[in-house]
Amino acid sequence: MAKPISIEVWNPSGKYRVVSTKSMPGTRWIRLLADNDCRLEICTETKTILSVDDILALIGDRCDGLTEEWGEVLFSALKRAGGTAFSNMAVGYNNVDVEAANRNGIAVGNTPGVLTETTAELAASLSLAAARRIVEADQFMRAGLYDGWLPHLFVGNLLKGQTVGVIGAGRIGSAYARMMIEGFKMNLIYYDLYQSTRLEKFVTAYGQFLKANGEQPVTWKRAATMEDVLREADVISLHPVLDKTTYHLINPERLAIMKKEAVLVNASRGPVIDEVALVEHLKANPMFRVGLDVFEDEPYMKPGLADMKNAVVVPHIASASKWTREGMATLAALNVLGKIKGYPVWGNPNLVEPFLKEDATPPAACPSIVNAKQLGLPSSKL
Ligand SMILES: NC(=O)c1ccc[n+]([C@@H]2O[C@H](COP(=O)([O-])OP(=O)(O)OC[C@H]3O[C@@H](n4cnc5c(N)ncnc54)[C@H](O)[C@@H]3O)[C@@H](O)[C@H]2O)c1
Ligand SMILES: O=C(O)[C@H](O)CO
Repeated sequence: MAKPISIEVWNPSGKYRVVSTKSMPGTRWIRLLADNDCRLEICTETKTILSVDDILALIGDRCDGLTEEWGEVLFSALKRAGGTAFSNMAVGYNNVDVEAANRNGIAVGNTPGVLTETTAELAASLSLAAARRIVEADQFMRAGLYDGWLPHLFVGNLLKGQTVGVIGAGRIGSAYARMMIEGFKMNLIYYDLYQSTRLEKFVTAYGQFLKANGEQPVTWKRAATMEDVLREADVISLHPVLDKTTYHLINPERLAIMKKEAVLVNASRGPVIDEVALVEHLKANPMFRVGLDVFEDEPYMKPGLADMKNAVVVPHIASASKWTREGMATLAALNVLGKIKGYPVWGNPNLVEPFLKEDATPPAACPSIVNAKQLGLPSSKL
């Protein structure tokens, strides 16, 4: 067992012991827990990733709820310590073995909705940065290499009138699509297991508006296969969940059918792309560009990626706006608090605004519990 690790304690006499494995942004989440009879222990270790032993030490022999890769060992330790609640500070929960949580009767919270626009904005930023070669040009400028305007200097791709391809048109994929369509008047082709009627209606309406103003209307198409998107689109952004169906969804065969000058963006999960194959593709196709927020072996990049000028890479910052991160912390804390208090689960995890109003008391509900059905938790009528 690892030695006890450093913690900061809030409301030491609180009845329920809640542990946060990381310090989270803002103070509202701390207040909400402390004002509701929770003794909150926040891990203040400076290392980014805690080991299983570290987390076991944090759980100790009594813990009511916890906010981090979670599987059988940790969920059974949390259960032995009397805990019933866990929350990810993330919408994606591929790091959590939900079946292990079910076996141990632990509710698993996540933080949807609050990060949709922020994440889509970063995907849009990566699309622009890659299409217009912004990072390469910035490095060139700083290196003192600019000695005057040239017709061929950092020529990239125009987005207007081109086709944006979205794979996974859920909350974030749809928000990204709307930004690219409305912002750059791109046409849409998307692939998802489900039809995105709202997105289709938006593009139709925006197309009619453009037409009425004498402009070329934008269009949409729901692709029958992912390959159709990869063949047709000029910019492709990946927004599916990571599961068995999306692991290495972008592989050598699929890279080969994409346009030679396409832009590929990934702000979903690293393993959705076969990163070794991507590095080979970038080497062979210098006009093909990528914007990556996530990596297959995060925090590491596959060999060669860091040397590729046609890759823009950022360290998993897609949801990193102050408002969003504070909101994620609040939702994570309220998931745990709600379960401890026996509150029902909020009816619509896509509509979480009522939990985010700074000066208002949040609804008496858990904002989003992914295994609510499996655990038979009641649903809120609010
Ligand atoms: N980089 C970041 O910081 C960051 C931030 C937020 C979310 N994410 C990732 O983005 C993902 C999407 O988040 P969301 O809130 O939009 O989720 P969501 O559930 O609203 O959307 C995911 C979409 O993917 C679709 N999908 C599932 N399997 C598919 C497949 N095989 N092919 C095509 N589409 C498929 C689903 O039908 C759904 O519409 C999260 O799971 C998370 O992993 C990353
Ligand atoms: O899934 C998520 O929410 C992210 O990866 C963290 O923003």
